Amino acid sequence: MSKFNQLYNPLLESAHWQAAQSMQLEGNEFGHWLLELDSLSRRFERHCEHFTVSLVEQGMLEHSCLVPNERALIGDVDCLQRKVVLLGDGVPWVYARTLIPMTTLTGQERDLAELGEMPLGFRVFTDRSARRDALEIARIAGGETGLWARRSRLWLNGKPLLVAEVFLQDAPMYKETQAWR
Ligand SMILES: C=C(O[C@@H]1C=C(C(=O)O)C=C[C@H]1O)C(=O)O
Repeated sequence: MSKFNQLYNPLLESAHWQAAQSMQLEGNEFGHWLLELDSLSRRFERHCEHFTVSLVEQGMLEHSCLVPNERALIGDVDCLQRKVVLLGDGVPWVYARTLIPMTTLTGQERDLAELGEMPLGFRVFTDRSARRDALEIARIAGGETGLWARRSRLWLNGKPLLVAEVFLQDAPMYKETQAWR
């Protein structure tokens, strides 16, 4: 799975993020995936028999490594960086990179550092305080015609996390339409 990291992490880091509201995605065939405010993992579960997460890498990221727009969203803080691939029946569907500020990894949220291969969405969206905002979209290179990516901030007990996801070419969102072929 590290090949996904090598391929997509640089593309996510240099992505040109645009506010989702400015993109007229409602009613678009991809919009209902990109604008999902609830758990993507729960949604993927309904599209396969076995939904799994492969942990690619996890480690500390110093605040000096954050780019300005990341700092604006989660603060100028050291973070735990978690990179995973989400798979439906063994097929890679999403590459995701999550920044969890150390200031979020406190109290009840300390367990976020110990998720391993448990989907982050299962943990976050079972909490009644969970919400998602600052949804942004980008098109990045990949597949035959480019791939969709999105970034959003999750809040858990008033504490933020930043999740960036690339929808890989075999993700169900592209199967429902032939629009990009
Ligand atoms: C945020 C969610 O969790 C998903 C699971 C992730 C993980 O386990 O690291 C990362 C990003 C998401 O695609 C979600 O389900 O919406």
